Amino acid sequence: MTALLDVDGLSVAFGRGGRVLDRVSLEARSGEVLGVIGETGSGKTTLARAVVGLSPVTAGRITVDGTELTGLRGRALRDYRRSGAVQYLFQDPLRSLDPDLTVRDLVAEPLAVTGAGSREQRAERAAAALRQVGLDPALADRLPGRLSGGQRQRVSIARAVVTRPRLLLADEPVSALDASNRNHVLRLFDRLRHELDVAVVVISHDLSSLAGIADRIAVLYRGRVVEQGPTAEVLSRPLHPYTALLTASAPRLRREPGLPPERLRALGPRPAWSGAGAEGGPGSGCGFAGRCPFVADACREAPAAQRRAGGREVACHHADNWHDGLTEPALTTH
Ligand SMILES: Nc1ncnc2c1ncn2[C@@H]1O[C@H](COP(=O)(O)OP(=O)(O)OP(=O)(O)O)[C@@H](O)[C@H]1O
Repeated sequence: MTALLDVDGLSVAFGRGGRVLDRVSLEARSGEVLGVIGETGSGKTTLARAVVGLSPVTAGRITVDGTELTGLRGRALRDYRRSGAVQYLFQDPLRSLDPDLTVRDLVAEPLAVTGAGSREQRAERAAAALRQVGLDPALADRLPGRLSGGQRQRVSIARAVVTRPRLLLADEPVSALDASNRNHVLRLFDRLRHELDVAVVVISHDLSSLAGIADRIAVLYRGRVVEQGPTAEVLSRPLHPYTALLTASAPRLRREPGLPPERLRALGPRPAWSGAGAEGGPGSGCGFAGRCPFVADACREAPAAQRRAGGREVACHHADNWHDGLTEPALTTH
């Protein structure tokens, strides 16, 4: 099946700050939730912003539903943005909602921008979107300041789905919510991707949040995708040592018996290798080289290219054999 979102060899650089994303490739299909996991500064938000045309792309292609966004300019780009085919849910739902607009106007606003329908028709579609995210349309006259955190996040989601998008990007959608609201919002994404046949990209630094809803996971480390594949496989049989470290640090996850947590925790944290890029950027070698017990000269010289390995992708020079090293007693002393 063709991917709805196809990111191919994407690089992003901010002025003199250097590269933040380095040849990132990933894809998401209709009706699928792709989880993008990575620690602070790994480039998750930059990636999402690149898809909506807000990051300075220096190389690569972004294609959504057959339209190459990186090739759009001027009016074509403006029209595409206004169509609402791609919606981006900002990290902070309180700050991203205009405090002076009612819930009705907030949710109808993306339709007003495209000039879709009459005011009444837009209000009707806004009410339908509110119901779709599990909110009572009676809340439509409220201002966002009078809503709970969970309700505000749902209003943001209603605002995103009202344009019937093909792709929904959600940046840390649950990190500001308590456990109960977190589960509700994650279940909501799960329902919406079926109901709307939309591709959903959920960005998070928390593997446990993603584990329950993502069909596939892409692991970002210092601006590069180090691993990508079906969630259950990535979590139970990580192909990259960094993914193994992540799974070891998320105690609620299931993992294969051969990867005992105490061994995996021995993989980090360690001081960053001095050859890596400034401020956590991609650098010239593998970004994980400074923390990896399996590091070899090849890792310091150049990062491994993303390569396919049985329905999965990995970028590690030692993907095929680092598991063997876990049985060496020396590793447990790090
Ligand atoms: N507008 C910008 N100008 C310069 N550097 C930027 C800009 N935006 C992001 N960066 C840098 O890009 C890197 C990646 O940032 P990004 O926000 O994408 O990471 P992230 O994985 O989303 O982190 P977090 O989880 O903290 O949001 C950081 O080093 C950041 O300082």
